Amino acid sequence: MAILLAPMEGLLDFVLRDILTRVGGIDRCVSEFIRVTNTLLPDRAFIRIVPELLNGGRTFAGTPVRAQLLGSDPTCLAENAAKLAALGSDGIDLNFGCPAKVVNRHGGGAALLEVPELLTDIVSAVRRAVPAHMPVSAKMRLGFNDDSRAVECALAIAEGGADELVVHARTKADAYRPPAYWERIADIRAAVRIPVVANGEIWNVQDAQRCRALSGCDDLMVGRGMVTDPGLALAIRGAATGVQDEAVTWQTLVPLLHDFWHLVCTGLEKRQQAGRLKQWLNFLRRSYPQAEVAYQALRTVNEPAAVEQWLLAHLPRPQ
Ligand SMILES: Cc1cc2nc3c(=O)[nH]c(=O)nc-3n(C[C@H](O)[C@H](O)[C@H](O)COP(=O)(O)O)c2cc1C
Repeated sequence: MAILLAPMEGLLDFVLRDILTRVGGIDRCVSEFIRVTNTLLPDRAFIRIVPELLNGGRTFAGTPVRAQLLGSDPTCLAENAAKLAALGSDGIDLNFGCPAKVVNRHGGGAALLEVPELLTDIVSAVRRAVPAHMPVSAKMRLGFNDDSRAVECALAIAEGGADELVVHARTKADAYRPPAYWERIADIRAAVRIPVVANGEIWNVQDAQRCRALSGCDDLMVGRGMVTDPGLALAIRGAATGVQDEAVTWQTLVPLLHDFWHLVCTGLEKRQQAGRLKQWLNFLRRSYPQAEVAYQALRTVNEPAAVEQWLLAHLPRPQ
């Protein structure tokens, strides 16, 4: 079983990838999307979103990071993919699921699920542009307005030469509303010969088990569940193998919260810093009551120095 960390623009960036992969249990990350319109992006545009490229395409814990491209023009995507490949990405992932209006209006993300021929063209152009050993994967939703073309889209992606397909088991119209339709992933698995990874609404070990049973997939991609419970990948793996690691307690997380804060303060602009800590605490408070206390205390604090002071006073780093 492989467990992938989901791409999440504005939430799961290089900072949180670094921290979550230190906890363990994650086999690979996919970066937030890098939007390609009609230019060949400069190196710095790739490195800004995937600074792991400067570390051999891995987080500091050693977990590979595959960069994700979003766009609708096969030639332009292929040229940018070639550049990313040369920069040392663990592979190229293609976004066929983004529901954002501005992206869809330009024919990108989930809008491509209305044009399966274009999916094939994009994947095959990217496949041809990068070295044969470099994996090219795709991430799709079940459809745009409905899921009637889900299998057709998956077949189109496989026909283009994708090595792996992640399926977020919802349509664009479903947005992020539960449930995720894991059983529809089984239809896709039955139709394509490439590995299929199941994604959507995996919040705990039981969800992971049900998702694997209903989709038939061995491999899972987890997003918000990992941000909420950083020990989730280890717990899923433990339940599947019968070898349980120790639970990730709040005491284990405290030093990681300090590391997170340090990375945020060194890597992000001042105006983003407090917000980023609060954003993570807002997820963590669903799993840890101590995170709720921290979240409530910091909710209205925006000055990084005041955040720092609170952390040192109330959540001292264990010796
Ligand atoms: C804030 C946010 C940002 C996201 N950004 C991306 C993205 O850049 N690329 C992508 O393919 N999916 C993106 N997604 C979708 C997630 O990768 C994932 O498919 C979705 O959250 C369902 O998985 P989960 O229930 O485990 O979170 C995003 C989701 C959220 C909530």
